[in-house]
Amino acid sequence: MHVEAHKKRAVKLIERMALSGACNHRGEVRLHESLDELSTDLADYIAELSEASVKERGVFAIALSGGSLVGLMRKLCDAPFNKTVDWAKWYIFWADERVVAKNHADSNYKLAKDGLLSKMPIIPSHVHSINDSMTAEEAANDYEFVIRQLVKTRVVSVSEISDCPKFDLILLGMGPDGHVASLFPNHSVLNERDEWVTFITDSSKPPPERITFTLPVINSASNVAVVVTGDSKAEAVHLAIDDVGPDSLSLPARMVQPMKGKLVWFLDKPAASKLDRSQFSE
Ligand SMILES: O=C(O)[C@H](O)[C@@H](O)[C@H](O)[C@H](O)COP(=O)(O)O
Repeated sequence: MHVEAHKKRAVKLIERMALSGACNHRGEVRLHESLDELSTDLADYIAELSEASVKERGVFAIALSGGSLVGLMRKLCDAPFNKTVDWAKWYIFWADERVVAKNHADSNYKLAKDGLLSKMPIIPSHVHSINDSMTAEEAANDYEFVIRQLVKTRVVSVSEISDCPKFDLILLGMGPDGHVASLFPNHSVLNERDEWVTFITDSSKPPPERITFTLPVINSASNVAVVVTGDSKAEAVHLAIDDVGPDSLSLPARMVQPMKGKLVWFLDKPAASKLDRSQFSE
Protein backbone atom coordinates (compact mmCIF):
# COMPACT_ATOMS: atom_id res chain seq x y z
CA MET A 1 0.00 0.00 0.00
CA HIS A 2 1.23 3.55 -0.78
CA VAL A 3 2.60 5.47 2.27
CA GLU A 4 -0.06 8.19 1.98
CA ALA A 5 -2.79 5.59 1.88
CA HIS A 6 -1.29 3.95 4.94
CA LYS A 7 -1.26 7.28 6.78
CA LYS A 8 -4.85 8.01 5.80
CA ARG A 9 -5.93 4.60 7.05
CA ALA A 10 -4.07 5.08 10.36
CA VAL A 11 -5.73 8.47 10.91
CA LYS A 12 -9.13 6.95 10.15
CA LEU A 13 -8.44 4.16 12.58
CA ILE A 14 -7.49 6.60 15.34
CA GLU A 15 -10.63 8.63 14.66
CA ARG A 16 -12.71 5.49 14.85
CA MET A 17 -11.07 4.41 18.06
CA ALA A 18 -11.85 7.82 19.52
CA LEU A 19 -15.48 7.37 18.57
CA SER A 20 -15.72 3.81 19.79
CA GLY A 21 -15.75 2.91 23.43
CA ALA A 22 -14.72 -0.37 25.00
CA CYS A 23 -18.00 -1.44 26.42
CA ASN A 24 -17.55 -3.41 29.65
CA HIS A 25 -19.69 -6.54 29.95
CA ARG A 26 -21.77 -5.84 26.85
CA GLY A 27 -18.77 -6.20 24.57
CA GLU A 28 -16.87 -3.85 22.33
CA VAL A 29 -18.75 -1.20 20.39
CA ARG A 30 -17.39 -0.17 17.01
CA LEU A 31 -19.14 2.93 15.78
CA HIS A 32 -18.80 3.91 12.13
CA GLU A 33 -19.31 7.14 10.24
CA SER A 34 -20.68 5.45 7.15
CA LEU A 35 -21.79 2.08 5.85
CA ASP A 36 -18.71 2.06 3.64
CA GLU A 37 -16.44 2.43 6.66
CA LEU A 38 -18.43 -0.18 8.59
CA SER A 39 -18.12 -2.72 5.80
CA THR A 40 -14.36 -2.14 5.50
CA ASP A 41 -13.96 -2.66 9.25
CA LEU A 42 -16.19 -5.73 9.15
CA ALA A 43 -14.15 -7.29 6.33
CA ASP A 44 -10.90 -6.53 8.23
CA TYR A 45 -12.33 -8.06 11.41
CA ILE A 46 -13.50 -11.25 9.68
CA ALA A 47 -10.21 -11.62 7.79
CA GLU A 48 -8.22 -11.21 11.02
CA LEU A 49 -10.31 -13.81 12.84
CA SER A 50 -9.97 -16.18 9.89
CA GLU A 51 -6.20 -15.81 9.94
CA ALA A 52 -5.98 -16.37 13.70
CA SER A 53 -8.27 -19.37 13.59
CA VAL A 54 -6.50 -21.02 10.64
CA LYS A 55 -3.20 -20.50 12.44
CA GLU A 56 -4.51 -22.01 15.64
CA ARG A 57 -6.83 -24.78 14.40
CA GLY A 58 -6.21 -25.12 10.68
CA VAL A 59 -9.83 -24.17 9.83
CA PHE A 60 -12.32 -21.31 10.23
CA ALA A 61 -15.92 -22.17 11.15
CA ILE A 62 -18.16 -19.16 10.54
CA ALA A 63 -21.94 -18.88 10.90
CA LEU A 64 -23.88 -16.31 8.88
CA SER A 65 -27.33 -14.77 9.27
CA GLY A 66 -29.59 -13.13 6.70
CA GLY A 67 -30.61 -9.52 6.21
CA SER A 68 -28.36 -6.57 5.44
CA LEU A 69 -25.37 -8.32 7.01
CA VAL A 70 -24.63 -10.21 3.80
CA GLY A 71 -24.32 -7.03 1.72
CA LEU A 72 -22.15 -5.45 4.41
CA MET A 73 -19.70 -8.39 4.07
CA ARG A 74 -19.26 -7.81 0.34
CA LYS A 75 -15.80 -6.24 0.63
CA LEU A 76 -14.45 -9.68 1.49
CA CYS A 77 -14.89 -10.49 -2.21
CA ASP A 78 -12.57 -7.64 -3.26
CA ALA A 79 -8.85 -6.92 -2.98
CA PRO A 80 -6.94 -7.47 -0.78
CA PHE A 81 -9.15 -10.08 0.91
CA ASN A 82 -9.87 -12.12 -2.22
CA LYS A 83 -6.15 -12.93 -2.33
CA THR A 84 -5.12 -12.85 1.33
CA VAL A 85 -7.88 -14.91 2.98
CA ASP A 86 -7.31 -18.68 3.13
CA TRP A 87 -10.72 -19.53 1.64
CA ALA A 88 -10.04 -23.27 1.42
CA LYS A 89 -10.07 -23.41 5.23
CA TRP A 90 -13.50 -21.80 5.58
CA TYR A 91 -16.54 -23.81 6.71
CA ILE A 92 -19.82 -21.94 6.39
CA PHE A 93 -22.93 -22.38 8.54
CA TRP A 94 -26.12 -20.44 9.16
CA ALA A 95 -27.09 -19.15 12.61
CA ASP A 96 -30.64 -19.19 11.31
CA GLU A 97 -32.45 -20.09 8.15
CA ARG A 98 -35.96 -19.75 6.79
CA VAL A 99 -37.50 -23.13 5.98
CA VAL A 100 -38.02 -22.55 2.26
CA ALA A 101 -36.46 -24.02 -0.87
CA LYS A 102 -32.83 -23.02 -1.42
CA ASN A 103 -33.75 -21.20 -4.62
CA HIS A 104 -36.60 -19.26 -2.95
CA ALA A 105 -36.20 -15.48 -2.66
CA ASP A 106 -36.61 -15.79 1.16
CA SER A 107 -33.73 -18.24 1.58
CA ASN A 108 -30.80 -16.96 3.65
CA TYR A 109 -28.63 -19.50 1.82
CA LYS A 110 -29.62 -18.01 -1.56
CA LEU A 111 -28.94 -14.50 -0.28
CA ALA A 112 -25.43 -15.46 0.84
CA LYS A 113 -24.76 -17.63 -2.21
CA ASP A 114 -25.76 -14.96 -4.73
CA GLY A 115 -24.22 -12.04 -2.85
CA LEU A 116 -21.07 -13.57 -1.41
CA LEU A 117 -20.28 -17.25 -1.64
CA SER A 118 -20.43 -17.45 -5.44
CA LYS A 119 -17.76 -14.74 -5.52
CA MET A 120 -15.40 -16.45 -3.07
CA PRO A 121 -13.34 -19.58 -3.82
CA ILE A 122 -14.96 -21.56 -1.01
CA ILE A 123 -14.97 -25.36 -1.29
CA PRO A 124 -18.61 -26.33 -2.02
CA SER A 125 -18.56 -29.27 0.42
CA HIS A 126 -17.61 -26.82 3.20
CA VAL A 127 -20.89 -24.94 2.80
CA HIS A 128 -23.37 -26.38 5.29
CA SER A 129 -26.83 -25.14 4.46
CA ILE A 130 -29.98 -26.74 5.83
CA ASN A 131 -31.82 -29.57 4.11
CA ASP A 132 -34.70 -27.81 2.35
CA SER A 133 -36.74 -30.94 1.67
CA MET A 134 -37.71 -31.47 5.31
CA THR A 135 -40.16 -30.01 7.81
CA ALA A 136 -38.80 -27.31 10.14
CA GLU A 137 -38.46 -29.81 12.98
CA GLU A 138 -36.67 -32.39 10.84
CA ALA A 139 -34.40 -29.76 9.31
CA ALA A 140 -33.39 -28.49 12.77
CA ASN A 141 -32.58 -32.03 13.95
CA ASP A 142 -30.71 -32.78 10.76
CA TYR A 143 -28.67 -29.56 11.00
CA GLU A 144 -27.76 -30.33 14.61
CA PHE A 145 -26.67 -33.83 13.51
CA VAL A 146 -24.45 -32.34 10.77
CA ILE A 147 -22.84 -30.01 13.31
CA ARG A 148 -22.32 -32.93 15.74
CA GLN A 149 -20.37 -34.84 13.10
CA LEU A 150 -18.20 -31.78 12.44
CA VAL A 151 -17.59 -31.31 16.16
CA LYS A 152 -16.41 -34.94 16.32
CA THR A 153 -13.84 -34.24 13.61
CA ARG A 154 -13.02 -30.86 15.17
CA VAL A 155 -13.92 -28.88 12.07
CA VAL A 156 -16.06 -27.10 14.65
CA SER A 157 -14.41 -26.74 18.01
CA VAL A 158 -16.15 -27.60 21.28
CA SER A 159 -16.77 -25.40 24.31
CA GLU A 160 -14.99 -26.54 27.45
CA ILE A 161 -17.79 -25.07 29.57
CA SER A 162 -21.01 -26.02 27.86
CA ASP A 163 -20.21 -29.00 25.57
CA CYS A 164 -21.78 -26.90 22.82
CA PRO A 165 -20.08 -26.31 19.49
CA LYS A 166 -17.69 -23.38 19.66
CA PHE A 167 -17.88 -21.58 16.32
CA ASP A 168 -14.91 -19.37 15.55
CA LEU A 169 -17.32 -16.59 14.57
CA ILE A 170 -21.10 -16.17 14.64
CA LEU A 171 -22.36 -13.15 12.70
CA LEU A 172 -25.77 -11.79 13.66
CA GLY A 173 -28.00 -8.99 12.49
CA MET A 174 -30.67 -7.52 14.74
CA GLY A 175 -34.26 -6.53 13.99
CA PRO A 176 -35.93 -3.36 15.36
CA ASP A 177 -37.69 -5.67 17.87
CA GLY A 178 -34.29 -6.85 19.16
CA HIS A 179 -34.46 -10.31 17.59
CA VAL A 180 -31.24 -12.04 16.62
CA ALA A 181 -30.96 -15.19 14.49
CA SER A 182 -34.59 -16.46 14.67
CA LEU A 183 -34.85 -15.81 18.40
CA PHE A 184 -37.78 -13.43 18.66
CA PRO A 185 -38.90 -11.52 21.78
CA ASN A 186 -41.00 -13.49 24.27
CA HIS A 187 -40.69 -16.74 22.30
CA SER A 188 -40.25 -19.97 24.24
CA VAL A 189 -37.15 -20.93 22.17
CA LEU A 190 -35.27 -18.29 24.15
CA ASN A 191 -35.40 -20.79 27.03
CA GLU A 192 -34.10 -23.75 25.03
CA ARG A 193 -31.07 -25.13 26.85
CA ASP A 194 -30.71 -28.68 25.52
CA GLU A 195 -30.83 -28.41 21.74
CA TRP A 196 -28.12 -26.81 19.64
CA VAL A 197 -30.46 -26.07 16.76
CA THR A 198 -34.19 -25.63 17.17
CA PHE A 199 -37.16 -24.61 15.05
CA ILE A 200 -40.11 -22.26 15.13
CA THR A 201 -43.28 -22.26 13.04
CA ASP A 202 -44.72 -18.96 14.24
CA SER A 203 -42.12 -16.31 13.49
CA SER A 204 -43.46 -12.79 14.02
CA LYS A 205 -41.53 -11.81 10.89
CA PRO A 206 -42.42 -13.80 7.75
CA PRO A 207 -41.77 -16.47 6.67
CA PRO A 208 -43.12 -18.25 9.78
CA GLU A 209 -41.02 -21.43 9.68
CA ARG A 210 -37.38 -21.16 10.61
CA ILE A 211 -34.55 -23.04 12.24
CA THR A 212 -32.14 -21.27 14.55
CA PHE A 213 -29.08 -21.73 16.72
CA THR A 214 -30.09 -21.61 20.37
CA LEU A 215 -28.68 -19.14 22.88
CA PRO A 216 -26.29 -21.71 24.45
CA VAL A 217 -24.67 -22.22 21.03
CA ILE A 218 -24.45 -18.49 20.28
CA ASN A 219 -22.99 -17.85 23.72
CA SER A 220 -20.41 -20.63 23.36
CA ALA A 221 -18.81 -19.11 20.25
CA SER A 222 -15.26 -17.74 20.34
CA ASN A 223 -16.47 -14.55 18.68
CA VAL A 224 -19.92 -13.07 18.13
CA ALA A 225 -20.44 -9.94 16.04
CA VAL A 226 -23.79 -8.16 15.89
CA VAL A 227 -24.03 -5.86 12.87
CA VAL A 228 -26.74 -3.22 13.20
CA THR A 229 -27.45 -0.22 11.00
CA GLY A 230 -30.22 2.32 10.63
CA ASP A 231 -32.28 4.42 13.02
CA SER A 232 -35.13 1.92 13.26
CA LYS A 233 -32.80 -0.17 15.44
CA ALA A 234 -31.66 2.67 17.74
CA GLU A 235 -34.01 1.88 20.63
CA ALA A 236 -33.21 -1.85 20.53
CA VAL A 237 -29.46 -1.05 20.41
CA HIS A 238 -29.91 1.12 23.51
CA LEU A 239 -31.76 -1.66 25.34
CA ALA A 240 -29.27 -4.29 24.21
CA ILE A 241 -26.13 -2.43 25.25
CA ASP A 242 -26.84 0.23 27.87
CA ASP A 243 -27.51 -0.46 31.52
CA VAL A 244 -31.24 0.19 31.50
CA GLY A 245 -32.43 -2.11 34.25
CA PRO A 246 -34.44 -5.32 34.26
CA ASP A 247 -36.80 -4.32 31.42
CA SER A 248 -34.14 -4.97 28.82
CA LEU A 249 -33.19 -8.41 30.07
CA SER A 250 -35.81 -10.18 27.97
CA LEU A 251 -34.57 -8.61 24.73
CA PRO A 252 -33.04 -11.41 22.64
CA ALA A 253 -30.06 -9.24 21.61
CA ARG A 254 -29.33 -8.57 25.28
CA MET A 255 -29.22 -12.32 25.90
CA VAL A 256 -26.24 -12.54 23.55
CA GLN A 257 -23.54 -12.82 26.19
CA PRO A 258 -20.67 -15.06 25.12
CA MET A 259 -19.42 -16.99 28.16
CA LYS A 260 -15.78 -16.86 27.23
CA GLY A 261 -15.86 -15.44 23.73
CA LYS A 262 -15.67 -11.89 22.54
CA LEU A 263 -18.74 -9.84 21.58
CA VAL A 264 -18.38 -6.95 19.12
CA TRP A 265 -21.15 -4.58 17.99
CA PHE A 266 -20.71 -3.02 14.56
CA LEU A 267 -22.95 0.06 14.48
CA ASP A 268 -23.49 3.00 12.21
CA LYS A 269 -24.34 6.39 13.71
CA PRO A 270 -28.15 6.17 13.28
CA ALA A 271 -28.23 2.76 15.02
CA ALA A 272 -26.05 4.13 17.84
CA SER A 273 -28.01 7.37 18.20
CA LYS A 274 -29.80 6.37 21.43
CA LEU A 275 -26.78 4.92 23.22
CA ASP A 276 -26.16 6.56 26.61
CA ARG A 277 -22.56 7.19 25.88
CA SER A 278 -21.11 10.65 25.91
CA GLN A 279 -18.20 9.49 23.77
CA PHE A 280 -20.61 8.73 20.95
CA SER A 281 -21.92 12.25 20.71
CA GLU A 282 -20.49 14.59 18.11
O1 LIG B 1 -34.49 -14.16 8.92
C1 LIG B 1 -34.78 -12.98 8.88
O2 LIG B 1 -35.91 -12.53 8.89
C2 LIG B 1 -33.64 -12.00 8.79
O3 LIG B 1 -32.50 -12.66 8.44
C3 LIG B 1 -33.48 -11.25 10.09
O4 LIG B 1 -33.30 -12.08 11.19
C4 LIG B 1 -32.42 -10.20 9.97
O5 LIG B 1 -31.15 -10.71 10.17
C5 LIG B 1 -32.67 -9.06 10.96
O6 LIG B 1 -34.02 -8.73 10.93
C6 LIG B 1 -31.83 -7.88 10.60
O7 LIG B 1 -32.07 -7.59 9.27
P1 LIG B 1 -31.58 -6.27 8.58
O8 LIG B 1 -30.13 -6.14 8.94
O9 LIG B 1 -31.78 -6.50 7.11
O10 LIG B 1 -32.40 -5.19 9.13
